[in-house]
Formats: sequence, C-alpha cells, structure tokens
Amino acid sequence: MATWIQTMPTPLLAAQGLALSYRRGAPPVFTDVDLAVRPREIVALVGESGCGKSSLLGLLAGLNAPSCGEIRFRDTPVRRTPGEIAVVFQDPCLLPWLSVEGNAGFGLGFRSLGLPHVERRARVAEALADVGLAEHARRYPHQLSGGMAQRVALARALGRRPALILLDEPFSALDAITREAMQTLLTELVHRHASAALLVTHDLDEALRVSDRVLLMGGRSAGLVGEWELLETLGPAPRERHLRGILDLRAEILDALTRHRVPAASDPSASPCHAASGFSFDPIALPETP
Ligand SMILES: Nc1ncnc2c1ncn2[C@@H]1O[C@H](COP(=O)(O)OP(=O)(O)OP(=O)(O)O)[C@@H](O)[C@H]1O
Repeated sequence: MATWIQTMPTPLLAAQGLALSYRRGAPPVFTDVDLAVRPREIVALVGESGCGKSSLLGLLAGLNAPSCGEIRFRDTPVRRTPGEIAVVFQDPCLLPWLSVEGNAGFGLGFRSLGLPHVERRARVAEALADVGLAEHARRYPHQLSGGMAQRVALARALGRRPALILLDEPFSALDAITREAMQTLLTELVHRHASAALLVTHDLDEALRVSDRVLLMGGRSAGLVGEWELLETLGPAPRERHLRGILDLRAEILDALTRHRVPAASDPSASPCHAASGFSFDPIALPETP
C-alpha cells in the first residue's frame, strides 16, 4: 500500500492495487490504483478523457468488480454499493412518471434500507429543503430546468444520509452560472452533513473550486499520477476563482496533465488511456483566466 495512505487518518474508503480490464486479455483500462477518501473531505479526480475515471468510480461504488485489487469502505470489503454510499451521475436519471418528491424518495422504500414510511417522508422533505426545492415537490421532471433536475438527483442522494457521495461529472451539462451555484451547494451540503465526496470532473476550475484534494489520473498505463492538497494551500472550499495561488496550482496541474498525456501518434491499443482526448488542457482550450 502507498505510504501516504498508511499515514493518512483512517480512510472512509480505501482502494489498493486496483486494476480493470473489460475483457479477458484486453489491455487494462488502469492498473495499480491506490486511493483513499477520508471522512469529510472532497476529493476531485481529474484526467484525460478515456483514461478511466468513470470506470474507477464504478468500481468504488461497487457497480462493477475490479480485475485486481481490493476496495474497503469503513474497513469492510465492497462487493455492491454500501447503503452509506450514494452515486450521482451526469444525467440526473429522473423517472418521468414520478414527481420531484417521488424521484427524491426513489430507493428509500427499498427493503434493503428498511425505512418506515414516516422516516422516508421526513428524509425527502429535508433533502428537498436542503437543495432548495421544497416548493417544487409536486412538479414533474418535464417541468424542471437542468439545474433543478440535478438538484433532485442530489436530493435523492442526500436522502440516503450518505457518508460518501460519488459524483461523475454531475454539473458538466449545466450553464456556467448554474454550475457554479451547484458547486457551492455541493460543498455546503457535504460540510453541513459531515459527509465526504469524490467528484470526477473534466473541469479543472471546478476541481480547484470545490475540492480539498485533487487526484490526477493518466499516463500510458493509466493510474494515479499526481496528488495536490488544496485545503492547506488554498483554504476551505468553495473558493473564489480569483483566489491567490489558484492560478499557479492550475498551471502546475495542467503541466502534469500534459506530461502524462499519451501522444496522439501512439497506438491506442497499447494503452487504455488512448489519445481520443476530450480533456480541455490544450492551451487554446484552457479555462478563461481572470
Ligand atoms: N462497459 C465498457 N465496456 C468496455 N469498455 C469500456 C466500458 N466502459 C468504458 N470502457 C472503456 O474504458 C476506457 C475508460 O473509459 P471511462 O469512461 O472510464 O473513461 P473516462 O476517463 O471517464 O472518460 P471521460 O472523461 O470521457 O468520461 C475507455 O477506453 C472506454 O472505451
């Protein structure tokens, strides 16, 4: 196990030696991933498109099994999604025939959670209030904006009272203003409920704004190739975009991304982190600088 994992306070979630191949004999999407999330921290996972971030998140959520390695949540092996882990995807995945209330409570009625009706209603009401949708509980998905729909997805996650929320590009389909509002909401909710979050994002500005720690995935045999502690250097999230130090850190992370990028001319079958990149670290595509 990596020494930094051994020295960190007892992690909520810890993965060791993870590797994933989707087919027997196919090159692995990633190998040798050691990763941990501590209680109450927000970790951002960034990396070039196709390097395996979503695949890794799927393993951590217990949605898929690793080819090698082990994942432990509260020191217990993860075989399927633990009740204390909630997952939020880019698509809010709302059921069109259920109201906002019904969608937010979806899953709480499952036998595995064993929640009585009164408790379920209370949780839904609290979660909708948390995300600012209490007054829209009777609306249906077609009556919601993209930001509202994603807030319902967040409410559905919060209703589980998760110790850890795993989020896969949850705000990437939203406009810039709504995205920033959702980033602020996410950090406030994670702090208020003393939970932790692991956020997969393409948007380096987002990672720098909301996370306590950034992990970089990439390289020819994709794995974790960089780590930055933001809490100590930049202070608590959410952060202002113009905060002193943030530009330097962004440049440093972009530089690392570039160094670990697989060249476009290389054989895509030689690496799971192939060159069909959508990650915006080309200098031309850099996020706006203030
Ligand atoms: N179910 C699957 N079966 C086979 N291959 C898959 C499957 N899901 C993903 N892959 C492959 O695994 C690799 C990593 O994909 P993944 O979606 O995890 O990357 P990513 O870093 O999240 O990409 P992006 O940032 O574009 O969402 C890609 O080459 C992809 O084609």
